[in-house]
Amino acid sequence: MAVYTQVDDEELIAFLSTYDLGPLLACKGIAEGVENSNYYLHTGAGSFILTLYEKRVAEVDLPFFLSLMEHLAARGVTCPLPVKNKAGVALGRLAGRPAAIITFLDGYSVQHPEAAHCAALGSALAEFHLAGADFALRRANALSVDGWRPLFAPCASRAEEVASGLGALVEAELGHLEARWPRDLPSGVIHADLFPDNVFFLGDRISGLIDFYFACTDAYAYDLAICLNAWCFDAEHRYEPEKGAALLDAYRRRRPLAAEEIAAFPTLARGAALRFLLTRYVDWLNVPPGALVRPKDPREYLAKLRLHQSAVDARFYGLAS
Ligand SMILES: Nc1ncnc2c1ncn2[C@@H]1O[C@H](COP(=O)(O)OP(=O)(O)OP(=O)(O)O)[C@@H](O)[C@H]1O
Ligand SMILES: N[C@@H](CCO)C(=O)O
Repeated sequence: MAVYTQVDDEELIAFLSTYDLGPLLACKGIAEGVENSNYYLHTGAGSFILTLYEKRVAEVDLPFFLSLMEHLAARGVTCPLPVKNKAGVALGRLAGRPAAIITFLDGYSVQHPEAAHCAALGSALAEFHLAGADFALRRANALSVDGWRPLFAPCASRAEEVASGLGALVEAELGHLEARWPRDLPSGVIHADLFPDNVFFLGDRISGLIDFYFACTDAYAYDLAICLNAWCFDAEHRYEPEKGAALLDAYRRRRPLAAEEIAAFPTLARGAALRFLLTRYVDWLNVPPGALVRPKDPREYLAKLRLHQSAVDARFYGLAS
């Protein structure tokens, strides 16, 4: 359960009184997520999500995330909208943290995506990229190749606690990726964390996307690689080519991939695996005392990284220019 910061009733009622949302009727900590503290809020005006932004979200980036939601919603991407308070401001402070209220989206996330879900995701991801193409703000990806070594270094000595040989493997992979990381691919705003828990479905249709707090300006094909890792493996972390093909084909129908994006795809898939291996590894070793959170298993992403290391070129993913 991701609640790092507890909010007491009096503070919450005072915070809510700065909004036109009527009285507080219910507030519950949310059992999913690992990054921020999230509460389900029910007020006289309906259902909302209250988010208190935690460790990985820099306060200076919040206007980027909140404006992005407004930009996307205005272009037909269903996503939460930040709620403005009586002073017309969406960002506040609660319990010592930056905090915002966003609108509640109907839908549920699928735990075991099928190929049809992957295809729906591929279309939605391409639409997200196209809708964000004229978003004026920029935010560098702090968790791209230049951020991985500094992330790993402070806890590198504990790698054997998580998996035998992990330290050496990460070191070698960092060297490999730093030497080959593509820097000039078609870029724009990407979601960068579009895992199944951040995509809502109603029936077999996507009803909305959430959790834009890793969104940044980076290569579109890198976002696609993140999704391939998160959606196209089975519960034993084995790659499922038919799901990969469903995702990639649906994406390419909406936004064709350039030859250089295809050529770079195996490297991007390795980088996408290493990125989540590293953040999960760091979180696994550093659960804050008192936090209600279930850290995610870094070894899942070790298995995915190994798979991509075995890919000779993009044909492994069924990609050809
Ligand atoms: N706008 C929304 N409408 C409905 N439910 C939401 C909304 N935003 C968040 N939730 C619920 O809260 C949960 C956690 O939200 P979110 O994914 O933003 O948290 P997080 O800590 O950033 O998670 P993650 O680990 O995916 O980064 C979601 O899985 C979902 O159940
Ligand atoms: N989606 C991430 C957690 C939130 O950033 C993961 O599964 O590691």
